Amino acid sequence: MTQHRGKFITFEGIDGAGKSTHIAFVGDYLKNKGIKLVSSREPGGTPLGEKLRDLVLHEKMHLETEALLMFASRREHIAQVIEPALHSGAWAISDRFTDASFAYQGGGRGMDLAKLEALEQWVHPHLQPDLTLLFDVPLEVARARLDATRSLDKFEQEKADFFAATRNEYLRRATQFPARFRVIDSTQSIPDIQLRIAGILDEMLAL
Ligand SMILES: Nc1ncnc2c1ncn2[C@@H]1O[C@H](COP(=O)(O)OP(=O)(O)OP(=O)(O)O)[C@@H](O)[C@H]1O
Ligand SMILES: Cc1cn([C@H]2C[C@H](O)[C@@H](COP(=O)(O)O)O2)c(=O)[nH]c1=O
Repeated sequence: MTQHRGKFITFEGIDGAGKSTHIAFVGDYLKNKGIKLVSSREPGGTPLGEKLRDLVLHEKMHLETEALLMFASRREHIAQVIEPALHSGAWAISDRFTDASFAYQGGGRGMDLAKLEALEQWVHPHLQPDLTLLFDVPLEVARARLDATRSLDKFEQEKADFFAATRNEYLRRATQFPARFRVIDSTQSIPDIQLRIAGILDEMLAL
């Protein structure tokens, strides 16, 4: 019996936009619909990827080194987690994927987008998310949500102009790939957002 390939869903947005809050909801929603799913994150998602995560979130480095490490973590994540899940018929959910590289390294750091496009084509030429949920908020809303007591990683310590550029690049990617992006106004209440997400998932399940 041919196994139907699973769906690949990614969650994106600036730090504090609300991604983690809704990943749990989406996981429960899909499991209640009988969908087998695998949930992971980037950078990370594998034991090697988690080691790279620690480096890239805390060590100062050249912006292209940072981008290459994000894609190195991604290559391992795709090979060890995402592709096997999809081939088994499970759905794969990732807290961030390549759109974050465009947003943070391209938008925030100002890296040449053509180089990021070349990395995207090299690392995953035949894989794109079926759905990308972009949680969009103004920086001040995201900042207010980040727990003031926890230590900030290298990215969270960046200033307003970095996140303005990061947010704008996310929104540019959404206009470039309208078929897979759903931009969610994450300033709404959690229940209202989850109502919207449920509608999006029901559309996908009906396909
Ligand atoms: N729509 C919302 N309204 C009010 N509070 C929210 C909303 N969404 C998330 N929060 C709260 O904001 C905080 C950050 O949310 P969350 O951890 O989901 O953000 P995140 O985008 O995953 O951040 P990071 O990328 O840094 O992990 C949490 O305390 C969460 O409860
Ligand atoms: C995948 C990816 C991530 N980042 C940045 C974005 C965040 O600030 C951190 C990840 O931490 P979080 O727990 O998801 O907030 O890494 C990046 O700059 N480039 C990427 O490709």
